[in-house]
Amino acid sequence: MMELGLLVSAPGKVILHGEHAVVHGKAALAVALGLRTFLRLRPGDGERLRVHLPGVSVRREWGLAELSALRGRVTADFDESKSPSVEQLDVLKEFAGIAADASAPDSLAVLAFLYMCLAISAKYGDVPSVDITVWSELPTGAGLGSSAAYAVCLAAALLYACRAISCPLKDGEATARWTEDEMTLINSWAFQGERVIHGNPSGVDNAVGTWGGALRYQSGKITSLKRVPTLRILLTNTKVPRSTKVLVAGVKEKILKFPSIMNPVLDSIDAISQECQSVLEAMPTNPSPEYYPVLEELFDINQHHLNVIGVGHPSLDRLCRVTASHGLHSKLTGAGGGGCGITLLPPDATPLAVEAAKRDLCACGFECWETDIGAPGVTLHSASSLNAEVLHALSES
Ligand SMILES: Nc1ncnc2c1ncn2[C@@H]1O[C@H](COP(=O)(O)OP(=O)(O)O)[C@@H](O)[C@H]1O
Ligand SMILES: C[C@@](O)(CCOP(=O)(O)O)CC(=O)O
Ligand SMILES: [Mg+2]
Repeated sequence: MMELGLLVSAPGKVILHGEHAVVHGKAALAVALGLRTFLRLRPGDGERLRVHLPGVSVRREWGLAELSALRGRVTADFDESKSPSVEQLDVLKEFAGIAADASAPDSLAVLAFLYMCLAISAKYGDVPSVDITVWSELPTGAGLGSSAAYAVCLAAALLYACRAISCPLKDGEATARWTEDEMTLINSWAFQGERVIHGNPSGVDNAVGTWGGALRYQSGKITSLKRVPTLRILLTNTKVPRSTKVLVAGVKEKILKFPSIMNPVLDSIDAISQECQSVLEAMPTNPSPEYYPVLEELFDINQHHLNVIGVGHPSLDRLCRVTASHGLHSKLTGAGGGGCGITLLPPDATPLAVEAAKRDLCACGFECWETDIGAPGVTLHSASSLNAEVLHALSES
């Protein structure tokens, strides 16, 4: 049994450009958000594993003996470089009482948890007796990478519980990060969790959740963007629910149906990411307004492309119209189909215009807030470094 508990967090993300195209091998530019998912791991009673996920109303527990028996069935032909197979997920669904076609948040969360727990323990050690609570500041299913932040926290905690990674937090320290090698391992297991939740993820979200900051991601290659200027971004949640898995599958269908029409659109999105990266790299840390018109035009063009590939939504059209009426430019972020949009706030946008835009967005029933970008990736915390709200949410059992 483990002696120590663990408090870990991972950030959500905003995709500036390249969502969906990145699933098909194109580049994406993404930044970590100042909104995080937190996980608390505590030693269990020695016989059971308990999981509490208040964000998706899940409270489940299983005996270690039944999990060990299940592990043999799921991991028999297990290959960590491949997607979890339909057969493996069917066994887990039957075990957890989840319907074959279930796509509800609680079902996907439990399935990802079980898969990661069994696969990680099959590779590194016994199924541990632990109590796990996960709580998030991120809205779930809104395009801000809550699934990846969840998977990154789970990967870190389960790898630690199976003694595959260390606990670098020393007595008296507020926070600590893992080594590059340990983070690479966390990222690769978080990707498996994303595969359970998304079906066919690109890996960009778990990369941002693990490494944090700002990065370019293409076909598994992660390039950290070191000189990204301090961009001000307004985030707006239309609150229209949607599922990344369904939207990603819809885009694939459209590409298969109209390849000669859709592939050039994906190429164009790729070129937008490239252009945006060049502009960002040319901008000084505190840029003057002259750079912004290009970034704004790129937002507009990409938003049209995302509509063409079928991931727009009337609520997002409305968001773009409202901000445009105040001279501001927006696009959806993440999977689209509802969820969140981002609006660029150039330095010459007057506080009056920004406040008026926020007021009009709220009048549509949307929620909006400004937030920091470029936050750190997966992090270990001491209890005293967490604020009271987070501690309270994690300690409710
Ligand atoms: N805090 C959380 N606790 C448990 N599961 C979560 C949590 N956050 C996200 N998830 C899982 O991730 C899914 C949402 O993922 P997705 O559709 O990709 O949207 P997004 O990643 O944009 O928030 C939820 O349905 C749920 O299964
Ligand atoms: C649409 C996509 O590019 C991003 C999805 O982000 P989110 O789950 O909506 O936060 C999918 C992916 O990259 O795996
Ligand atoms: Mg997601």
